Amino acid sequence: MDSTFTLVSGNKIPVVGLGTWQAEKGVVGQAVKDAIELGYRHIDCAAIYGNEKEIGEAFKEVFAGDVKREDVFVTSKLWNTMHAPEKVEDALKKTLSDLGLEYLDLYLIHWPVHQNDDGSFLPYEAIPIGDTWKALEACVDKGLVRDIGVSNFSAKKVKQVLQGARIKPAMNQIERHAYLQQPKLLEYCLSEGIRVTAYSPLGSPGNSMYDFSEKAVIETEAIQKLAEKHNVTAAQVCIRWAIQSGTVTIPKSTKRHRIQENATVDFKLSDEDMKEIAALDKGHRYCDGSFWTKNEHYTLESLWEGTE
Ligand SMILES: NC(=O)C1=CN([C@@H]2O[C@H](COP(=O)(O)OP(=O)(O)OC[C@H]3O[C@@H](n4cnc5c(N)ncnc54)[C@H](OP(=O)(O)O)[C@@H]3O)[C@@H](O)[C@H]2O)C=CC1
Ligand SMILES: CCCCCC/C=C/C=O
Repeated sequence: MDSTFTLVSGNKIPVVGLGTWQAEKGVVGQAVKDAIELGYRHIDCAAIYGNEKEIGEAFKEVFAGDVKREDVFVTSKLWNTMHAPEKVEDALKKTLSDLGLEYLDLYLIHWPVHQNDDGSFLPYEAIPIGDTWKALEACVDKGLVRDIGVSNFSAKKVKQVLQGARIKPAMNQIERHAYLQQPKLLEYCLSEGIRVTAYSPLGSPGNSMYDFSEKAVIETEAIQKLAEKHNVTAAQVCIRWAIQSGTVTIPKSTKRHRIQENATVDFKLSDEDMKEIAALDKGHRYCDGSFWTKNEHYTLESLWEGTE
């Protein structure tokens, strides 16, 4: 499981990483240790997940052994309340302290949404995104992070970042699975040399925040049939599809057997298989951002700007 994509900086990112959102305290540390023991070399974190301290303790144990810090690609994310340029370095340093690291491999603006400390919202225009970006560039200059990027950004919002950027965004981390394939956004990012990470690659099954009245992605008949055909699991089909369509992907599990399963994707989907999965796209977002729109500053339309 050593395959990587190259970022615009020339740094390499392993194509499969371990997701840690909703990986609970008390189990997340073991999950990270299991993942690294099983060959993962990429861990996806975020300050808002509330579990970076426990992940940091796991890193401390792991890096005292044969696996070294530089062997593992670590991502984290800047939360909505920390976008003011003067707050960015402090937010990154807090994450570094919690994770017990001297640098991150990748730091992403988690959402194109600004919030105050009390949770109230500021309009997107209130903090020019270019100013947040300059503060992130300064963190690269100081050696606190190797690559910087964005998450949940539309093509229009990525373009705004690119306009004033001295350091190009290396990544746009977006929701992407069979039900939400975002071909235009993917093509746009790749055309600019920006890599895409597919989050919720399994369609986040069982997530209590979402409505699963329709079949979850991994329960879809077409995916199940492909799994049978290749003698793998539905999850492995989803992860293989993500990689074969040119994205990095970060399935989350805290169960050792699934962590192993999700990284065992050394088979090939045929062109016909890829077409069958392409036909499942229905533009369905699970992480639809509706939690950002119960105020006067953000709407779903202003957040996602169509499919762009
Ligand atoms: N940038 C952003 O805004 C966002 C980023 N993310 C990132 O992406 C990661 C992955 O996305 P997430 O939403 O967690 O969803 P995933 O699509 O990775 O699904 C995770 C769910 O699938 C279960 N699961 C894992 N492996 C298998 C398997 N092999 N078979 C059956 N079920 C399985 C997990 O349960 P169990 O743990 O019990 O195995 C969990 O309930 C997050 O953890 C986070 O790191 C996610 C959302 C938003
Ligand atoms: C207060 C938690 C809100 C989570 C927002 C959505 C982010 C999901 C994962 O990155």
